[in-house]
Amino acid sequence: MHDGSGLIAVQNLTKQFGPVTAVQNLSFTVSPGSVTGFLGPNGAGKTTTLRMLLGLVKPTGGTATINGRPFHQLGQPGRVVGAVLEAQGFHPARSARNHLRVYAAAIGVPDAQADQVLGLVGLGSAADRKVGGFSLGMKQRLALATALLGDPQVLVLDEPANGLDPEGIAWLRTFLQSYARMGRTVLISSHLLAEVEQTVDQVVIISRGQTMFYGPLEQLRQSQQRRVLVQPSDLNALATALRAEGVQAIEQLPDGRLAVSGVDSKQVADSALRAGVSIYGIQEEQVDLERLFFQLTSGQYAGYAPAPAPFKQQGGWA
Ligand SMILES: Nc1ncnc2c1ncn2[C@@H]1O[C@H](COP(=O)(O)OP(=O)(O)OP(=O)(O)O)[C@@H](O)[C@H]1O
Repeated sequence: MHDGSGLIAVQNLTKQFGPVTAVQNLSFTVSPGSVTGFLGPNGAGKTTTLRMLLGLVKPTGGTATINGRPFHQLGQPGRVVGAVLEAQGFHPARSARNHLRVYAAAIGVPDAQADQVLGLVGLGSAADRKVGGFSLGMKQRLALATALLGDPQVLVLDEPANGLDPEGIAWLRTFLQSYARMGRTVLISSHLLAEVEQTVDQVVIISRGQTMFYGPLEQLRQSQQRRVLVQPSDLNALATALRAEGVQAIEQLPDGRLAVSGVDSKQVADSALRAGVSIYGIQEEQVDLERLFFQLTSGQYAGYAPAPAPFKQQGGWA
């Protein structure tokens, strides 16, 4: 059933478990055609949010909808949304094919679809093997196959890379990206940005049940102020020259270099030249998304990248 918008909309979603606020006023949307990463550290509220989206937990407040409807109002949910949550119950004595056939019957799709999805996830040759003997990675693939049975428009996966080896992760990345390119909606959760960085186009980053960043990954990268790391012959002279030119965000690194924010390496090199300072090494720092993610989710910062630490005058620095 692909007649809906494929849009996931979470609005002011809140879940209270007794004294614990698992999710607090969370809002974001996930559009079809791209892979969105739902990110946050352990305990941030990701699984609870996904469970509310999938109708498994009742929100204390707010709404979570797919195609504009809460899960329980979707006509044939198995054909609209396929989901893999962390805990998977597989009957160990059942073969992969039979496991899928049971689910196929439950959502009203033909048995042949079981072999179709086994092929899609690379388990075609293991179709008759008992699931009890599957590796964690194989179980992840089987869980994904189960989610794909109804050829759903929306795919929701909780920590799908868990247990996959590097080859499996690369395969999953390609699979999810091509699934999204077919116009489907793909939402995957992870507690590691680095794990999904190459897979996702958009990110929703949450911490303590609240949204910390929501938008294209590229925008997150650009929000990080880049720094120029420079090893001059005379730290004081270069710092003085830069400050005289209005550059204030200068920091001395423990390794003896200067880190200069808000300028490019050419500007720093030109300043050094004018001040008669030699440069022994200069580089523009790569955006460290993992560090940014940590800052966003550690609860200390309430928005984008924090401003760099101000240059501290030391010793005889002017
Ligand atoms: N059924 C429940 N009863 C009580 N507290 C719960 C329940 N489910 C979740 N919580 C609490 O809600 C908070 C959010 O948990 P949740 O599992 O949603 O986080 P998560 O981001 O998925 O974490 P992880 O990455 O570890 O899976 C945690 O403090 C958790 O202990």
